[in-house]
Amino acid sequence: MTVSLTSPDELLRLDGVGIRFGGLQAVDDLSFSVGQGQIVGLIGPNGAGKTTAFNMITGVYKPTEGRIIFDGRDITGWAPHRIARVGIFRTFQTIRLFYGQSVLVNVLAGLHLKTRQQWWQGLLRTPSQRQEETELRATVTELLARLQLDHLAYEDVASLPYGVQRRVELARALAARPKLLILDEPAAGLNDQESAALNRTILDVRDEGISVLLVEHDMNVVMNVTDSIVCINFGRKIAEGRPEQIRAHPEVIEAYLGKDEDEDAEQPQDTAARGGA
Ligand SMILES: Nc1ncnc2c1ncn2[C@@H]1O[C@H](COP(=O)(O)OP(=O)(O)OP(=O)(O)O)[C@@H](O)[C@H]1O
Repeated sequence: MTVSLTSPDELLRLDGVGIRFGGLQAVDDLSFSVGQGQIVGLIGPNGAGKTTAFNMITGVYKPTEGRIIFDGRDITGWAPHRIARVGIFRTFQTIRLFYGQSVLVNVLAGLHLKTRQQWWQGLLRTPSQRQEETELRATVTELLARLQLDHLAYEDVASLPYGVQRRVELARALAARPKLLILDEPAAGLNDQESAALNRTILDVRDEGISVLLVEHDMNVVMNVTDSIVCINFGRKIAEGRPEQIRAHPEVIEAYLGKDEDEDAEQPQDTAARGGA
């Protein structure tokens, strides 16, 4: 009998996770979890350790302490491709697309991990391969339409505005049908309209049953879409709770604004996380 390491409603759990780079403890004793179909925000000032935490979850860095449990399995220290295969996909702080290639090719790239075929099936074009191709084409067509990219399918991604490139990245991650989608500053560089559209897409994704973990400096996104928020500072968790609790949390306010809270009491709503200003 296999014993699951997460409770039924838990998809991801970090247990006392830490990493040290030389003399710097970039993440320290970090514990939190992401439930099935939940949207969790990870926030904190610049250099707090958010991207490093993502890099440990996705296998780019191996934690020096603690355990990462995903979907009942201990994935601590697994290689990135193996972690992707069990259902964790991410987007990056800076866009990483195949420039010189079309939107379609970029989105299709997200699918390759999901194909179950063996090389010899490619030679024979078996019924199962044809069936799988049909399913994949339907998935891509539906995704392009959902993210309003269908009319741009054959455009070179390099020629598209920044906000559209962000949508292509999201479509590529969704094409892999993740169980957990990790978004690293998805609203960076988006205008208000694009950012509102992104909010809706994130909520849609959750409604499909995909869990989302996001790092975001745009507090409108963080406060409006997340079910819960974890705030870290100097690599350590300082607060965890619902958005309204985090917004009013003294340590969070102090981490972002410094000790002089009277200066701008409204700031946590919109600008608190922009560079820890
Ligand atoms: N590979 C590395 N080697 C050494 N130090 C690193 C490495 N990666 C991150 N760090 C350090 O770890 C700390 C946390 O960095 P990280 O990028 O995770 O912060 P962040 O919260 O994502 O910041 P930002 O909001 O600016 O993206 C920083 O002090 C950073 O310089």
